[in-house]
Amino acid sequence: MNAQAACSIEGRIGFLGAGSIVEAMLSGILKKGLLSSDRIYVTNRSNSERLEHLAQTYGVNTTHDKFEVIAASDILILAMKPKDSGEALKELRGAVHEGQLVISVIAGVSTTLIGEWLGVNCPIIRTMPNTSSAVGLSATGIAANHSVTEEQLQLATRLFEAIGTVYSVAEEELDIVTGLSGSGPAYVYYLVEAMMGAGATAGLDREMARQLTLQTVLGAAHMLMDTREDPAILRKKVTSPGGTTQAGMEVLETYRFQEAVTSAILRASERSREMGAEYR
Ligand SMILES: NC(=O)C1=CN([C@@H]2O[C@H](COP(=O)(O)OP(=O)(O)OC[C@H]3O[C@@H](n4cnc5c(N)ncnc54)[C@H](O)[C@@H]3O)[C@@H](O)[C@H]2O)C=CC1
Ligand SMILES: O=C(O)[C@@H]1CCC=N1
Repeated sequence: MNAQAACSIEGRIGFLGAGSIVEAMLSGILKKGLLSSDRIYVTNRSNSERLEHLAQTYGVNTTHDKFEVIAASDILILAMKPKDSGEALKELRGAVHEGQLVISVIAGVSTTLIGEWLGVNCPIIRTMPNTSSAVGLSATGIAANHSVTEEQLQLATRLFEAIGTVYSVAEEELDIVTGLSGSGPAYVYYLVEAMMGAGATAGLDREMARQLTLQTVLGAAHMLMDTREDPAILRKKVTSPGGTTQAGMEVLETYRFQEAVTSAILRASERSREMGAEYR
């Protein structure tokens, strides 16, 4: 048996939703050879062009018939927006059976609510990946309801390991995961936008400013991962007394940078909880 076959998974997977997260997952799962594209089914609300694109690019089965996807699948991945999820899942009432494994990537919506909407007492796993899935570098939080077996949890973990690193958390913690690492890439991009803009404003060529910024962010992430040093220690090593970094840090402190980032993550986590309550 070759390595690829050894790590392949049994059964068929159906995706309800065909947006950016689903494309990132398809790309990762197929690259890893976890299962062949003919065992993957994808549907969305109404965008035929999008389904055509996924069929052409990944060779997956696509249809506008959600019930066909459900009937064909052993594992169902729920990937519509939180605001669409109640209506979408209530429509499917009675179609999902207890032997199927449901995996949600929907922000804020609990496994209890998903079970209530689907009207079935089936195993449900709630996850929170991020868009770095597209390059195999997602940080994904995962939590299971009481019906999920150890084997099913391992299966879901392997699916998400195809698109990054998986962290098992309590379901209540997934709202925090959402505010931190689900939304997190956007905060990093925002910082990068500012750094690139500043380099260009100060007189560098835009492309040069971009490359210097990206290499700096990549290098800092590698330093944190490889040395495992406390970020505050690494920061101190950059900061010579009376030097340039200290001057820059003093400005960030004037703008209460750490407080801003903390408040943003807490607010995003709170929004995840709010969405769960709002769409109930
Ligand atoms: N974009 C991100 O960074 C992340 C998104 N998520 C979650 O993933 C989910 C999808 O997000 P995106 O892919 O960004 O959204 P998107 O807007 O790109 O895709 C949503 C998909 O759901 C489909 N849809 C809507 N109603 C439907 C229905 N009744 N039946 C079947 N499909 C239906 C739409 O046609 C579309 O294909 C959301 O719940 C979001 O919270 C999770 C982690 C990260
Ligand atoms: O902004 C959102 O609601 C989704 C969840 C995490 C990232 N994007």
